[in-house]
Amino acid sequence: MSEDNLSCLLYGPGRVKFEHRPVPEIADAHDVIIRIAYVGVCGSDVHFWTHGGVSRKVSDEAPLVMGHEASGIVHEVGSQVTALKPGDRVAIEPGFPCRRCRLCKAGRYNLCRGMKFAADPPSTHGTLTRLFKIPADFAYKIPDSLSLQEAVMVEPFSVAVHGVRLAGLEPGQAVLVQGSGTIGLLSAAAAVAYGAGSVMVVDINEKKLDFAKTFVECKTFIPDASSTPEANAEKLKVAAGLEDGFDVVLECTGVESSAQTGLFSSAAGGVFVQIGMGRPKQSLPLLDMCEKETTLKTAFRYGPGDYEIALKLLAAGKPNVKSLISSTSPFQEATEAWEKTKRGEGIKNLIQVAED
Ligand SMILES: NC(=O)c1ccc[n+]([C@@H]2O[C@H](COP(=O)([O-])OP(=O)(O)OC[C@H]3O[C@@H](n4cnc5c(N)ncnc54)[C@H](O)[C@@H]3O)[C@@H](O)[C@H]2O)c1
Ligand SMILES: OC[C@H](O)C(O)[C@@H](O)CO
Repeated sequence: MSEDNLSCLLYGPGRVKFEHRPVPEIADAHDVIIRIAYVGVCGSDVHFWTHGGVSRKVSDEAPLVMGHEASGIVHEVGSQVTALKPGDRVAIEPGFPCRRCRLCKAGRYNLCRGMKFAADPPSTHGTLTRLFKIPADFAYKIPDSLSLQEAVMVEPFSVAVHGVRLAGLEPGQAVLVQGSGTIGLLSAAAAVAYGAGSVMVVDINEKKLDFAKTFVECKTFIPDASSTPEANAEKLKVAAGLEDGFDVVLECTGVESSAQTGLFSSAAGGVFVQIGMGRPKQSLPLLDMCEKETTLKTAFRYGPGDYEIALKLLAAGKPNVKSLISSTSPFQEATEAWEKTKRGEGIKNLIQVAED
């Protein structure tokens, strides 16, 4: 296999170049170098491809290697690495916290201000590269039961596991999942894995809900676009057969009216977790929340334990994510995978980085 480090860099909206970057070298004895196998396309990649970034943007002066959902094969290990060896197949956790700050020490490393998250401008390069160096404890060995393609799904599934753990979901509880995209589907599956008594999935797209029913045991609901969030919440409760409402709501659209519907349909004493990220400012029905003592939580990526749990559940087929993987594009056609996702084609489109 060649030792090149061909990488896909974004220079601005719609502008990528494939360039040979320096081959990484082990400097810290606890690091490993991974030969990237597959990279998944996430909505944020499409946003970068279309707009060049979110708040911080790439530029001609500071182009960025894209990609953060990835799997690969260990290529080289530092002298202190004992848990991995060359040839091991791994899922990659793509954000590296400082490990020293107050939040890291409090076990909330996803909130670390010094986080270096893959494909985060201006300077943290991502995983769309042949060779990627990471701390060994952020590379998770995958069992034989999981393919390298499926291992890409550990990243978005960790988002879902993080949300369900934040909710403190208890066995038997009634769960509402809003949004039937990758994150919603995986959140519904995580809720089932954590023992939800019932799961209702909501989306405005009927086809997405048809798929949800094939992926996870759930009821589905399409909100009425001409109704208010209060009215949709009442209809939702009736459709779920719940007089009081849902014990746990996992909001996975980022859309304001959806969050409002979710809050109105939560039971008194219920927990609402905002996982979707949409417009920066949105209004919430605070009076209704006060009268129900709703617990509102917000979720950002994943933290300690989430990757391990997500990997164990996926390895046990809870859920089986094969049906979420819609296509695989060759590395040099990465932009086609972004375009497919932009057109709404498929659920998880992959890019194959490794040479056959
Ligand atoms: N919190 C985090 O760390 C984190 C991590 C990853 C993604 N996200 C966010 O999670 C959200 C979902 O991500 P995804 O990849 O599944 O996106 P997606 O676009 O694939 O799915 C969103 C779904 O919401 C549906 N939808 C849109 N408006 C709706 C409405 N009013 N009511 C019900 N459904 C509606 C869409 O039809 C779509 O199926 C995004 O906002 C994304 O930014 C958050
Ligand atoms: O799963 C993690 C998310 O996709 C990331 O935060 C991404 O949206 C941008 O960095």
